[in-house]
Amino acid sequence: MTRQLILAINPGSTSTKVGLFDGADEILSRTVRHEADVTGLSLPEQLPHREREVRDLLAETGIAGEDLSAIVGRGGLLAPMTSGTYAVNPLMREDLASGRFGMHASNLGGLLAYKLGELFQVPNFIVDPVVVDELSPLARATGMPEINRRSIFHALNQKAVAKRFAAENGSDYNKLNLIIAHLGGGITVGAHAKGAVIDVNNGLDGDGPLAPERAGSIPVGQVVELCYSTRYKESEMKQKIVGRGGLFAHLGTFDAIEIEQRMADGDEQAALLYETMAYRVAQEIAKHGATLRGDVDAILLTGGIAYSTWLTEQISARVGYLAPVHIYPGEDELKALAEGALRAIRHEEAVREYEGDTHGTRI
Ligand SMILES: Nc1ncnc2c1ncn2[C@@H]1O[C@H](COP(=O)(O)OP(=O)(O)OP(=O)(O)O)[C@@H](O)[C@H]1O
Ligand SMILES: CCCC(=O)O
Repeated sequence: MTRQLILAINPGSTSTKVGLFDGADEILSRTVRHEADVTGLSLPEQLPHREREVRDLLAETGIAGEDLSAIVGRGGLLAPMTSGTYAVNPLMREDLASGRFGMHASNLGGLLAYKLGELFQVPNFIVDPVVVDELSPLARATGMPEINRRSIFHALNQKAVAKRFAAENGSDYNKLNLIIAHLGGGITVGAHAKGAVIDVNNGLDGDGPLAPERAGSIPVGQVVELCYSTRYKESEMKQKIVGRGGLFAHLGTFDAIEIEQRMADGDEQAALLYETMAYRVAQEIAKHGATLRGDVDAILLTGGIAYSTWLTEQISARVGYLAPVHIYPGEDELKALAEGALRAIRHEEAVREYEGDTHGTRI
């Protein structure tokens, strides 16, 4: 059988993870770290630098770009969309580049896939961007008519882990009810009902458990008072919610390994906050017991902090009554991207077309 070489690109704030796959088998995976002269630029300005660095890495492998079967990038902040593999079309490029729905390092994923795809004349895609939106109407409304809940979460990793769990258990993702908690710098907990994430906290909007770098849900009246207190600028308030909130705001670090060490050294504040995080994650999971009417096949814990036995035991002890808990530590987003591209080029799944803001999303 001829090789199907896939280049997968996952841009983060200070690095770009790049994977080369032969079918679903990884040939190479590398994190290209960018220097401050690149990360200090605006995200659109970073594009040519990151493109060059990815091309240099590909050149090192000796594989010609023209021999790739597809290039796939992690999708960014776009209009809400259903799960799947999307061709990078002009409207998507415009929304990613302009930041119309927000600027996030993953916006560069689709743009890099397109630039290299155009250069080498190969198909280019994004897969399950953070804006995958399958919320039920019940999950969308709030008590403030001006504000609807939006679905922004670790869709790529949650969907990949769900499919892996289904395959390992001889089942089909579309037949299972799962609650999946991605525990990383941000934390999102999704209720997956027979293949659709019908409810999930918005990881970028002060919603859900407190996380290493996110405040999570906080009493909103006090937030309004802070906003009008003149103590903080709008940008500072936003950073308190996403980026420099949560464990970081209290303890000055995002690093759960360091926090566990501090606990072991007798730091009571670190111990209280870390346990609070476990408690809030467990509550968020248990809430979805009601979302799924108690019919839960499994609870899956994933993301970097799922490597922590202490934390996963804390969570399991509180939610194990609901369903068996399985741990999938870390994330394999490059492989998930490559698999999404493969399903498309093998015609196992129809390639979707991005249509933009067809529902008048509030930005
Ligand atoms: N063995 C471990 N024990 C405890 N925590 C760990 C371990 N390994 C990694 N972590 C923690 O995982 C966190 C990072 O997780 P992850 O890599 O999923 O986050 P990210 O990619 O930065 O953000 P996100 O997952 O929100 O996109 C850090 O707080 C890190 O300390
Ligand atoms: C919610 C989207 C991913 C993240 O939390 O960074």
